[in-house]
Amino acid sequence: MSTCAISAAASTSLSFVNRCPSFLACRVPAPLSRSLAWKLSSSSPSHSPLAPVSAMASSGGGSDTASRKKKINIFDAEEDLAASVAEYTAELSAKFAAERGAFTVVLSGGSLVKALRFLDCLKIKIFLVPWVAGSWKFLILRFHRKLTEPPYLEAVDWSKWHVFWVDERVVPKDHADSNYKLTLDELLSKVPIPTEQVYAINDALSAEGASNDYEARLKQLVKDGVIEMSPVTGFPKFDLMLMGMGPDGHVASLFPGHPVINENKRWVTFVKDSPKPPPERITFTFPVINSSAYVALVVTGAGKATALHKALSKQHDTSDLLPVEMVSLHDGELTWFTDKPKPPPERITFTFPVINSSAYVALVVTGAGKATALHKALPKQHDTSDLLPVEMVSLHDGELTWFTDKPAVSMSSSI
Ligand SMILES: O=C1O[C@H](COP(=O)(O)O)[C@@H](O)[C@H](O)[C@H]1O
Repeated sequence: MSTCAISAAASTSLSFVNRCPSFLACRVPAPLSRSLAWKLSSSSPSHSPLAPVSAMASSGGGSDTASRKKKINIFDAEEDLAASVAEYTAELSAKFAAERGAFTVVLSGGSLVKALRFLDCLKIKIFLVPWVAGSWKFLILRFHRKLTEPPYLEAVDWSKWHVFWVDERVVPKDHADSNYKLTLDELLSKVPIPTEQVYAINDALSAEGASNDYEARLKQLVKDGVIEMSPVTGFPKFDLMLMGMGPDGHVASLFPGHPVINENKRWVTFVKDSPKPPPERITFTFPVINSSAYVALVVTGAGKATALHKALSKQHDTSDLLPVEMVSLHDGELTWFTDKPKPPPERITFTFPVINSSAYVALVVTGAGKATALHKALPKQHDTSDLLPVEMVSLHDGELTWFTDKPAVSMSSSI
């Protein structure tokens, strides 16, 4: 991949990738480049995700023996990012298929799946010179080949893939919210992965039942030798996890402030009060995520800039980690694929003494995404050691009125 600037932090390999390479410089993963040499006029592999452009070093935290590696690839163009993610996936597929005859891939839902559809960063420039409105124009056409299309469709050994979900919404498999359905529509229906190697949740069960069932199936696959175990952590070690991140910094269905982020015994757990709908989900736990051999965090879009900036900044306030900051592999390699992280906008704000001196305050709160905070804020008893900012709205001699759709009636309280 063409790299316009490279800098290495102490623990991190950082690449800025600002454009798709030209056809002749197109980056093809080594195993694929061999099989595709006759199809592509260049067989030149450029830097491989397994042999990064700059040295990787251990980062701090966790066990002393951990050799944590982190790489950050920053792209200008989303389609170049997508092509790179898919290429990285294809290369790891070839590596694990050759090394252990199986490739265990864990997917998240959301924007990640769309990124996966691209593989080959093949760009062809075509210059057209029609006479339009009195001036000569030219047009550049770009083609990005998809993971689901030739030549990669044939080059990837799909028969070795075993597909799992890092989280799943507890809805029927044909429901629009199902991560399985999204992946089926976008990817699985287009590639020849044996159906018995695609491990969807049992959608006939409750959230708790589905998480127990999924964990039991993982344990069986460990016994069968399909999934490896980490000798370091005692949790399963998946070959690759491809994960997205929500705007609030959540990964899988591990949401900020939710108690399941601290689960350290279970492999798979469940939530019934996800702040992002639908509320019932199952999710891999952090010990499983952090035991992976490779994890890719694929994060794009302005809505995620604040969480991305916090996650990528060198200073981490360990008392206030976002779930995405808790992705910290024991002996695996974490690679970020992101667009340019923008610093969070500066803001000015009234302080609580000013807010709480008001004569009247209306708090207008609607939408399922706010249900968890709302449930915490509305009861009469408050745990004063752990107040949300909204619970600190407490007028000295004014009147606070809530207008909310959950619970269904609006509530009014006078102080
Ligand atoms: O609800 C979920 O959200 C996250 C992030 O999704 P995105 O569309 O913002 O990328 C996703 O990773 C997770 O699998 C999904 O269940």
